[in-house]
Order: sequence, then structure tokens, then C-alpha cells
Amino acid sequence: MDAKDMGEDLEKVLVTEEEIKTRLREMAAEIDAAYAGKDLLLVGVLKGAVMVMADLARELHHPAETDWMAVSSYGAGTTSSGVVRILKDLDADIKDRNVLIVEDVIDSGLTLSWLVGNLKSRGPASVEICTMVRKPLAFSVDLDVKYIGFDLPNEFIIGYGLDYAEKYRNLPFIGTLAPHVYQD
Ligand SMILES: O=P(O)(O)OC[C@H]1O[C@H](OP(=O)(O)OP(=O)(O)O)[C@H](O)[C@@H]1O
Ligand SMILES: Nc1nc2[nH]cnc2c(=O)[nH]1
Repeated sequence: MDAKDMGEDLEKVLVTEEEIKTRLREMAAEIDAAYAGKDLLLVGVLKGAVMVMADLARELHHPAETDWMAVSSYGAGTTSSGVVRILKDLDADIKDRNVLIVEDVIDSGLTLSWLVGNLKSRGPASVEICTMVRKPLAFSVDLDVKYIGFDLPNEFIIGYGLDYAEKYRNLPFIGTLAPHVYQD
């Protein structure tokens, strides 16, 4: 899917496919350097992180392992509540392992705050966070995010894994939707 396929539904592109590629390469280099000679388990948070995980993992030179979690936050519509439920847990035991959580977006930060606490209670050697997008609300929670693709304004974004009603995850860029899409 591309901008052409969106017709009038696309409002604007915020981050292009090329910008995502370049930034991922830079982030992968930082991660390679930080974990050189160390064990590394990438933990993707379904479903949004599928694209970041696939592209980041292939940019890494590190022979990192991958695992997945699916969580659901009880919230109405597009808001997060901070009450999180595990829908799919990790296959791996993370005791004494270096865990890097891979996310598509940190918005309120509530999902990640909960997830970091949950994973730390399992006795890992370390837990760090990598996200493609951070939004400004996340500054109000105490989250140390080591690797950030882009800081974007407080708008609802779609593409590159991010959905609206499960659609638009397969766009190669990050953008916003025209208001009529929400009203239809
Ligand atoms: O910082 P927060 O406000 O808590 O929001 C961030 C969460 O929202 C998105 O997931 P979503 O619940 O939309 O699920 P999905 O990845 O399956 O689309 C995203 O992948 C994060 O997990
Ligand atoms: N698609 C999408 N999901 C989100 N979850 C939290 N913030 C967002 C956002 O801006 N877009």
C-alpha cells in the first residue's frame, strides 16, 4: 500500500519511507555498539511493532534473538488507560538476559510503564526501550527511552505498523488521516 492507494484519506506524510530507513540504520548502529559481545533479546510488542522489528532486526549486525508479546490496554477508542492485560506472553525466560523492547509508538507511555515493570520483575540483566515514534504525552511518565526514531507532535498517526481500526498498518510511511475518515 502507498500514498496513491490512500486517495483522499491521507492528510499528510509526517515521516517518509526513506527517513524511516535512514533513522533505523542509525539506531541499529547504536544498538550494535551498546550490545557488542553481549546477549540481546529483542521483544516486539504486537501488533504495531511488527514493521519496526522486521526492519530493525535486519539492520543489526548483532545476532539478536527475537520474541513477542501481545498486550491490551483497557481504554476507550484511541486512548490508553494504563490497565494492561497480557494476551500473549514471551516464549523466552528472560532471567539474566538483556532485553530491548521494540515499539512502534509511545503515546501516553502507560503501556510501556506497565510492561517495563512487568519484565523487570522477571529478573532480567537489563531492560531498555526502542521506539520508532515518541509523542509528547510520554514526557509526563517516568520512562527512560534509550532509542527513539522520531519525536512527533500529539496527533493520531497511522502507517508503518500503526493502525486506525486495524487498517493502514501496511503503509511504508507514517502520516495522518483526513478528518472525514473518522467521521464516515
Ligand atoms: O503509550 P500508550 O498510550 O500506552 O500507547 C502505546 C501503545 O499503543 C499501541 O498499541 P495498540 O494498543 O494500539 O495495539 P496494536 O499495536 O495492536 O495496534 C502501541 O503499539 C503501544 O503498545
Ligand atoms: N495508530 C495509532 N495507535 C496509537 N496508539 C497510541 N498512539 C497512537 C497513534 O497515534 N496512532
